[in-house]
Amino acid sequence: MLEGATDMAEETRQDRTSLLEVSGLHAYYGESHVLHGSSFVVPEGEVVTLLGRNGAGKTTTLRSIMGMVRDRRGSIRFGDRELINLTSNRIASLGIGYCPEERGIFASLDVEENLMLPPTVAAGGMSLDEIYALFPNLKERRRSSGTKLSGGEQQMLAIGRILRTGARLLLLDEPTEGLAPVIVQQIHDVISQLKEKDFTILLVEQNYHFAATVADRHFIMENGRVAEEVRKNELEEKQDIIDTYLGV
Ligand SMILES: Nc1ncnc2c1ncn2[C@@H]1O[C@H](COP(=O)(O)OP(=O)(O)OP(=O)(O)O)[C@@H](O)[C@H]1O
Repeated sequence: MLEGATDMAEETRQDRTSLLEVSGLHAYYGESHVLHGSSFVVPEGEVVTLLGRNGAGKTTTLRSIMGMVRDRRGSIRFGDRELINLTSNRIASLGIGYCPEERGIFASLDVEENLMLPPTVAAGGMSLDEIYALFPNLKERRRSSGTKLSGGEQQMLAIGRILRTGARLLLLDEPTEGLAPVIVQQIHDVISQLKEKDFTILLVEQNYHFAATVADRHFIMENGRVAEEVRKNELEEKQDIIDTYLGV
């Protein structure tokens, strides 16, 4: 048994380098203690999901990584940098792009103006042409104002906008929420293409079936901490555990 455990540790050590390493993360909203020592890793080049029921702490985890929850403790390492005491601006400037659940599209600006808005943080960001190749709908709608877009187009724009900045780690909060199946499929294809382009993606998802088809690794959150790690090749054997946590 001990030998087996050693083999597993060896396997873990030989995994790809972690781009993001969260350990013992606590977060508070005023008196309310929301994250209780959450720990997980996001290996470079992988698509990783945070799963869990409503209120488990998934959005708060993304907001903590981005420095948007002021009262946070523990460690968040991005490459060789510690983020826990940095401001949001500084964190974004290190190359992390955040796409919030509410998408944050400016209604008074058109598609292209929205795309051009976030500042470039690093060389190697995608050009407008590359973004339009990934989202042909956005090209057709490039002079339409933010308010005129469908939910799916807004989501595409919210993702497209962070691709220009040169960020290599993308945090996406429920990109499929409220979208029709055909649009969910498009988001799936976009995420697959971004993975091929070597982006690393941390995704919060309520839609387990979507998550299962797109991700390399899942972390299931419960009560403000990570309760279970499930790799893509373990989905079948851990299905009962997943069902219990998610109630699917
Ligand atoms: N701004 C806030 N002030 C106080 N409490 C908050 C705030 N935002 C979230 N919470 C609480 O923190 C807990 C975790 O919320 P969080 O949004 O991170 O969960 P979640 O897993 O993303 O779920 P959901 O899918 O419902 O957003 C919940 O109990 C929520 O009510």
